[in-house]
Amino acid sequence: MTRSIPPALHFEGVRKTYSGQGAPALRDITFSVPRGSRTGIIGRSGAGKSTLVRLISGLEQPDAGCVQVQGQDFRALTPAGRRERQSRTGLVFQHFNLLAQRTALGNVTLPLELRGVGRAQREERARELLAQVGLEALAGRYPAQLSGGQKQRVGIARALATEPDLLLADEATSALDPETSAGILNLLTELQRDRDLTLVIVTHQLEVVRAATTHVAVLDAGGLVEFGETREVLARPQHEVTRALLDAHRPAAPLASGETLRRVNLPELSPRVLTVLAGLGARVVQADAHPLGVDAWLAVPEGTPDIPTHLERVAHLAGAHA
Ligand SMILES: Nc1ncnc2c1ncn2[C@@H]1O[C@H](COP(=O)(O)OP(=O)(O)OP(=O)(O)O)[C@@H](O)[C@H]1O
Repeated sequence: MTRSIPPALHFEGVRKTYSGQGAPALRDITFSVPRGSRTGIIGRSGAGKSTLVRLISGLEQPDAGCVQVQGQDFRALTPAGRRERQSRTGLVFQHFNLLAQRTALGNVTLPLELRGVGRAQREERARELLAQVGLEALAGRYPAQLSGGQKQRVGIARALATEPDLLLADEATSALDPETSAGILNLLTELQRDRDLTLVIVTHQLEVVRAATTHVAVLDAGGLVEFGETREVLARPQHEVTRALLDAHRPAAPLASGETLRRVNLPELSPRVLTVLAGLGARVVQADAHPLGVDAWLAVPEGTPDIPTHLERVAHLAGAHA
């Protein structure tokens, strides 16, 4: 008999209303976050993103429906089981939440100290983690002596200390400048791949979703309005809220008749890619490079096929004829 592996997160008919509030913060939320994915949760202010995070981390329970994390419902766990589950969910925060009176090393050893790991062992482990986030030389510095990006790297190392299977980054790059933010997203992506984690990135920034996620859930006014593969959702948004989030970044470019603007994420803008685009009659209107590729706005003639799929096909054919 085969047992299917549960998704990393499963929400089934979830509703949550805070006491004293008329409208629910979340209502009728049903979706699953695939194991090993990098899933973005996006929505405007007040959409319910933080409430979703509180449910995933077990800080709140739903009023109706259920939330399963790695197949487990918090309500069915013993207190010890709950603590174990919580320690396997690594949290990365917007404002880093580092202890000012502890060094970088001391901040990373803290979760291990709380678990009763001996001093030598926890320091060895913390040094390894700091090396993985590129901070081995700064282990003795205090948070006040670190830049925002370095503080967030310490926050990430700390989140990894208890060997989580789920990493929850809540607006982890919102307080950082674009370049530092790209470095942190790159690091999170690498860690997710290397450690086979499930990464959940909560953000109000569409560019974060585009740069770093495989899947995206769009929340609005407490409801889930769209969920799917990032590439698909951004290429063909089904809901007006998603379209509005996309349009907020739309360049004001003059278009020829019969042309439309299309946003695509490309691995690169190499001469080969530009030749393929020219063959389709597509023009690059705006392009922003980031560590994981290039976000481009293209002016394309009506009826142009899905461009990333077309590029893959052309590359495949070129390979077949090489
Ligand atoms: N502790 C609370 N008590 C009462 N109402 C709350 C509480 N936390 C959130 N809310 C309400 O629940 C709704 C969803 O809030 P939530 O913080 O989850 O949204 P969000 O998408 O994270 O917003 P933001 O991007 O501004 O952080 C809002 O209407 C908010 O006012």
